[in-house]
Amino acid sequence: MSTATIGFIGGGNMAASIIGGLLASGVSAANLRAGDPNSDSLQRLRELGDITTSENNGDIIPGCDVLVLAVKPQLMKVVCEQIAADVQTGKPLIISIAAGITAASIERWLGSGLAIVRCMPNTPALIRCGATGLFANSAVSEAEKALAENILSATGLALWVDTESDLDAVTAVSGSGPAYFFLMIEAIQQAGTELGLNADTANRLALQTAFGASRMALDSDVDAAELRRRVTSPNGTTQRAIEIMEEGGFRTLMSTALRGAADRSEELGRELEGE
Ligand SMILES: NC(=O)C1=CN([C@@H]2O[C@H](COP(=O)(O)OP(=O)(O)OC[C@H]3O[C@@H](n4cnc5c(N)ncnc54)[C@H](O)[C@@H]3O)[C@@H](O)[C@H]2O)C=CC1
Ligand SMILES: O=C(O)[C@@H]1CCC=N1
Repeated sequence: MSTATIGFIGGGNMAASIIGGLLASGVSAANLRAGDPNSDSLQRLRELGDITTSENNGDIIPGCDVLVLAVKPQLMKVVCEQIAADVQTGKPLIISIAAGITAASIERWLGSGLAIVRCMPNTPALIRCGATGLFANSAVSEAEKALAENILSATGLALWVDTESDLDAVTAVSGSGPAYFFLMIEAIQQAGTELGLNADTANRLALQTAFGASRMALDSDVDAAELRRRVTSPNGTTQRAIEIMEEGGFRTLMSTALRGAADRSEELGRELEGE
């Protein structure tokens, strides 16, 4: 368990998910801090645990071993430039969770010589079921890599990727991924009610089925395709449904959608680097 002092710049949805996961893993609230001008965001974080918060980023940076940059990509430049002097004084390990923003841009805005880990987590971090891809710039030491991995793995799976551009694919697969599964749950719930189930029954069946399928696939020795085949009786109900999904272009749609997400991640980096 990490005993590093970890500060968050930006205390919105994703920071709350990581902080919630860290607290649930046993990290002490005394080691967690957050800066955010929005008092509602900070209040929400304090409801997770008795962490130190400030509406002024500069208050929380001194003494931090790690600084997690958790503001929207469009705000990264201005926020980095605001905190650059404090960061250069303390030289904490920088962990950025911003979609698309490259380590080179962050280094340009914060000043050179900083150890920067870029990562792409996801919101199930809150319940320690997150999935994170990580990439380190060349200034990150082995000890700092271990520290970053230790922090993110407290919130779930944490995997290093080979190249920085792999983070665009990670964003498409797992960063945005929870939304795809939530959409699928919504669609199944709606279809269940159209078939005559009451909304509560449709909701509970859809949620438990999503949970059961995921848990079973995680625990299984065989892949998802084989598990699907085991549900699919010849000429039965599942076969009919799967054929309709395949004929409707389900796989192409997913492939195109994830390509769109990855392209948008790359585009965000390019759009915002020159600002
Ligand atoms: N929401 C998600 O599922 C994921 C988000 N991300 C990344 O996490 C970052 C944050 O996203 P969310 O948490 O969803 O956004 P959010 O809008 O929920 O949170 C951003 C927070 O930044 C605060 N903020 C605004 N100006 C600030 C400033 N000058 N200093 C400090 N804080 C400031 C806002 O008040 C807000 O609380 C983004 O860069 C996004 O790409 C990464 C993975 C997943
Ligand atoms: O939608 C977004 O841009 C962020 C990054 C991954 C999930 N949410």
